[in-house]
Amino acid sequence: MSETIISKTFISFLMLLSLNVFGAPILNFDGSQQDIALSGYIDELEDQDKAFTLDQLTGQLSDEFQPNIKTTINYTFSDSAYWLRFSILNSTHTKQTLYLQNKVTWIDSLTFYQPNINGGYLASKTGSDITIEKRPLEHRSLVFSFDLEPDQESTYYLRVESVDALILPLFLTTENEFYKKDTLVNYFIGALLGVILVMSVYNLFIYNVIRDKVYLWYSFYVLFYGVNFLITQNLFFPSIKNSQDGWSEFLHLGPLNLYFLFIILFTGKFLNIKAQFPKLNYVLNFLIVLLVAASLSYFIFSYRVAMPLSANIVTLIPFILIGVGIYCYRKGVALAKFYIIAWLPNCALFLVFAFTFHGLLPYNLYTSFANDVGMVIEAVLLSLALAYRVRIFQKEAYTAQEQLLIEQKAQTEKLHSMVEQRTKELRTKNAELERLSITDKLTNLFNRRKLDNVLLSNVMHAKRYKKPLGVMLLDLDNFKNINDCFGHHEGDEVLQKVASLLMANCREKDIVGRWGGEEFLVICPMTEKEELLMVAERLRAAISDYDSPEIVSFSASFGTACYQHGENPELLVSRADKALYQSKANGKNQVSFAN
Ligand SMILES: Nc1nc2c(ncn2[C@@H]2O[C@H](COP(=O)(O)OP(=O)(O)OP(=O)(O)O)[C@@H](O)[C@H]2O)c(=O)[nH]1
Repeated sequence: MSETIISKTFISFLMLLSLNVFGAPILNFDGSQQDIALSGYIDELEDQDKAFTLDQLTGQLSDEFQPNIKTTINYTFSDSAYWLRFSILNSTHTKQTLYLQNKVTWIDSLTFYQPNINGGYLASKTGSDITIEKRPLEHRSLVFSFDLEPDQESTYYLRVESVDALILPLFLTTENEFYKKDTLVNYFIGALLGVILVMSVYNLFIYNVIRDKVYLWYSFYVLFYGVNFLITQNLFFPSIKNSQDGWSEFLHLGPLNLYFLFIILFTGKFLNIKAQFPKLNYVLNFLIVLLVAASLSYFIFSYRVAMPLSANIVTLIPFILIGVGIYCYRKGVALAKFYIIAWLPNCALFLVFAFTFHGLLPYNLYTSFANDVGMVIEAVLLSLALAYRVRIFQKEAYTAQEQLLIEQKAQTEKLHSMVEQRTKELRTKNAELERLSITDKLTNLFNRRKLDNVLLSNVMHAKRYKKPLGVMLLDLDNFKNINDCFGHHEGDEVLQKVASLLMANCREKDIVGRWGGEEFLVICPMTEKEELLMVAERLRAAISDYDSPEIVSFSASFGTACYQHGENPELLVSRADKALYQSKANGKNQVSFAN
């Protein structure tokens, strides 16, 4: 029992010891592997003062190396240089050309030491500090190539340092595999850039046509993502870090700052935050100020201060923006749902990307580009959300238009009924005016003006159709005396009474009017002499027989005439007047006929 414990303790001790003494295992290249992650075969040593020489490392410092235990080597932001050591055995029987590649392209400086035939080491250098033409292999990524003789085992050293995050996904590939993967990556980058470019230009066109700033901010945010992508892939200003001025330093992460700045502006417009939630708008404005400050910090502070500041701010923003989306959604903004959905894959894939660089997920084409794929998915989803936004606006505009039409219709109907009412009133007033213009105020009979017209039309009718027409002119007898004895008012009442007696006793077809003063004219269409005299006599009798205790008795004299062919109304009336004169002369209260 105790023997077992002792032997187990001893084995554990040996294992612990072996970590330091023997270091990482030797990579046995047997020709079957195509793309080998080097992290499991690496010993590492931090060089805090950046002072170690290769001689020291192969000599006295050799035992200081510790085996790396992470899946992806990641020293994040560090002022130290790091030395990596690995050994490879070529167990094939042919000479092998291998490619050592760091798949992150932003590392400032990588120096690769490979043994030469003299027992010394040959150094070659690459890094984002070095222009592509001056690199050992003219390639946008950081790569070295070296040969391995059959059955040869060699130990290699790699010195790395960078002001940017020191993330080292180191891979060893065969020449074939390197170019195969490279082509695949190029297609992938091309596809991503294609989508970004199309989205940006398309939305710029839309902005140009409809002038809604949401499309402009969308176009810019996608564009700046594209610029950032080009920079991180070393495809845009590959030698940018050669100069140390604020502008070139700004270009490292500045486009990402601008990407977020425009996505915040986009968010504000898309969710209509300024108009609906003024307080939330302060949050967005605060984020914009932060981003502008982060961008300006490249010109004020050192890169080592400005860079992590930018990096931390841009890491936080997606989560804040999702919070903004959730807030708007809970407040009933319909579009917020699409906004959140668009952000979710981006955030999820950002986590995949972050886990990969912290060695929690394997580094491969998919995990390394997860962040970029997330951004592109988000851009596509937000573009769809923009289309949906148009639909919502259309719906709103349609509803508003319908409402407007209903209101317009109600207004028109109201106006219509008002006009109708006014027209009716006007018609009544006109009719009243018309009536007044042809009516004698005192007796309510036709006045002289109307009588002239009616007489003319009757004379014309009689003339044209050779029909009989009679007229009678009557004048109250001794009316002056009534006025004088009983007063003008009594006289008026007599005139009114005579008018009503005439109306009551004439025939329906006869027309009665006041000719003037105490004179009345009665026009009798289709009436021959006998009938005319009969009607006149009836009227005369009705007047003179009238007996009322309130009103004094009175009588009237009548002059009648029948239309003679060709005469005018004036002549006809003047003949009746002569007959009237005759009645007066003969003692009044009688009817005379003008022959
Ligand atoms: N009350 C009243 N009197 C009127 C009106 N128009 C005319 N007169 C009066 O009628 C009278 C007519 O008088 P005259 O022409 O002398 O005739 P008369 O007194 O009837 O005598 P004869 O015609 O000969 O019977 C005048 O006194 C007028 O002032 C009226 O509208 N109202």
